[in-house]
Amino acid sequence: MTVPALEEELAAERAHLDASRKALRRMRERAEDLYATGDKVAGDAYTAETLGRHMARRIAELADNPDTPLFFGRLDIDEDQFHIGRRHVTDTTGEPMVLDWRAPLSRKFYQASTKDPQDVQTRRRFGFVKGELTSFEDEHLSRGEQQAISQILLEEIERPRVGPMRDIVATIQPEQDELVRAELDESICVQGAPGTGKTAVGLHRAAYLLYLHRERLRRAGVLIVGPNTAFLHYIASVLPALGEVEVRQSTIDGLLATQVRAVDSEAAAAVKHDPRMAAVLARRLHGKIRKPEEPLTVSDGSYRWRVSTEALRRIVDDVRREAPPYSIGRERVRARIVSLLMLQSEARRGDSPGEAWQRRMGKAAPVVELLDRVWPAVTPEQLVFEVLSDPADDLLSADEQEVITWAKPPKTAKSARWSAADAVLVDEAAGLIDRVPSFGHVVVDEAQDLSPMQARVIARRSEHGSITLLGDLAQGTAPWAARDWPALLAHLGKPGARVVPLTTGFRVPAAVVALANRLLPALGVDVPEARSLRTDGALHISTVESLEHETVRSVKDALQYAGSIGVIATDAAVDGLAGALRDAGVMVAGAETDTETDGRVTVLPASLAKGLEYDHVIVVEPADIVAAEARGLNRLFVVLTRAVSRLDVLHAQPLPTPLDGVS
Ligand SMILES: Nc1ncnc2c1ncn2[C@@H]1O[C@H](COP(=O)(O)OP(=O)(O)OP(=O)(O)O)[C@@H](O)[C@H]1O
Repeated sequence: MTVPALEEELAAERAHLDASRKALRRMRERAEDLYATGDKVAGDAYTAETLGRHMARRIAELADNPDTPLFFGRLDIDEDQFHIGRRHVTDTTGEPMVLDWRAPLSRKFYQASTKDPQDVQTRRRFGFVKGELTSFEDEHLSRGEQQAISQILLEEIERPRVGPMRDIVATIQPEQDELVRAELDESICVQGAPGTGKTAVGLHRAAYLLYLHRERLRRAGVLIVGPNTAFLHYIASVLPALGEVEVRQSTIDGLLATQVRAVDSEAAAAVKHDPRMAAVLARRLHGKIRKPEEPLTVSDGSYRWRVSTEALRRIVDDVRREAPPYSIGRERVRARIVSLLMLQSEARRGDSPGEAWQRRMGKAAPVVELLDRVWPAVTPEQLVFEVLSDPADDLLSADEQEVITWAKPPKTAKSARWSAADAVLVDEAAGLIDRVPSFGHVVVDEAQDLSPMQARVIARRSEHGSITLLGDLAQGTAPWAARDWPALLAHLGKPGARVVPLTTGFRVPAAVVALANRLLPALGVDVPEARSLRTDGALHISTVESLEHETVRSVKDALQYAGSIGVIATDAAVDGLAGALRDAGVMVAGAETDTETDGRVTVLPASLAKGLEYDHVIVVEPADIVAAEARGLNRLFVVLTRAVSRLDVLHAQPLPTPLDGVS
């Protein structure tokens, strides 16, 4: 293309962008008008309320952020041009000006190639600087022209990171797109090396499924589970930027109803997170069900009804065999007893008693007393309290029983101080006692760290839905972290889920990936190595005398570049380093958050680094990070793979063995 032709083309695209923005504004204004007049057009208060909620959501979905371009690509198919963007935009006649990236036709933007052009003559990608359309690149697929790697993709992955995570709709890669667009009823497990886009894939899959199955998923809900709140803050704005404002994002602990006020020993936590505890709780609960030993007699005015012991036994046996949740079982027994009473009443009185009579019979003292004897009511807390007061069960060894027994037994379940692992047990008990509402789809990030019992927390919430499991076995740091996926998938209730590897890294530069990969053989898991798409980046490993002094110097150097800076050290070293950086004036005093954030510089404990990324990472004393916990080498693997552009490793002690000899 000649320069004037190029300028002309750019001007035309900018005009289309302006027109699309105006059209979006018009759509939003129309939605706002409808919102304002909703109660006048709606026939009744209920319709007004529903319409109001719908319109409020629609307005939020149509928000226009000037920094995120409305479209990022174009497909030329036959005589038509389709601009692909973050949401549908239509003109006043209803003609599309921008196609949502999730629409079926948009798929060609991600998948078409010279091998399989899918009718696409030209694929155009747009380059933007601060929301301004500044360039484009064309691939004439029908003429056999395709770039090995898009310059716009390279610029996007090398861009300095500031603030929270951003969406990747403009540059989703074909192997990622396959996962994003997997069917709603398919559960998948993505084993991806660091920075291969697992989190991005999970979030985009949620947005895609919501687009395709809007009504069904809005009713059932979509849940994203992340490892900690710092991570949830980091990813929080991705889905709203894609127009999806109604997705629940939570940690595992956030899903649980129990307030945590105690800490377990490592040994106790290990037993409580073991899947045998599910069986222990179930046995204890079902052990409460007893055989009726005597007949039931109920007075009803001048009548007395009687149900024989055999009939009562049959009812209890039948319900037990049907295996409903425990509290539903109790109600079923009650209902069947009332039915028998009703038959007698009908036979004697010749007419059928009404609902009030049935309710009265169901609450009659002899019926309640019988139920309390043969199928006693119990709360989840009470059940766990009983097991931890006396964990006798041949599924657990004597030592295991001892280690989970209350050290100081509380008087009642109500006064118990529960630990995080107890909260999981209470949730398990709640799932045995009653039904748990299931989400339509659940995305679980950093899934390698789920214990079997935590996996069951998710399983209960996705029983009637599907899951996207994202993780990397090499990054498992919890004591119970998974060594392979099939076992965890079984605990999640999705044993047949497909396990798909992702190996192309978009975050970490090749030199840093090579360093981290040296740890892989020592981690005891079988995972494919990452290969980085990035040849840029810098790695410096320095032996130093004063860690604090060198950290300050390193941060000062890093501040000369654009982007975020993460200083990562053992949890115990964080306060000292943050103090030194404040004294040196490179971090302003008074930052209140637990990650000691101030502007571009964050000092964070190794235990919170998972899932996050910084342009410049300074890792302080790897030997201490390794020594701090049982899976210290895995933790170091996580920490080393947080860098987008530059990694400094500062050490006073020798480097851990797998890194021997690097400099
Ligand atoms: N197709 C893509 N285009 C542009 N950027 C991408 C693409 N895929 C991933 N990225 C970027 O690469 C970085 C890493 O992605 P992400 O955090 O999703 O990886 P991850 O596999 O979850 O990593 P980790 O296992 O380390 O948590 C992010 O900045 C993300 O935006």
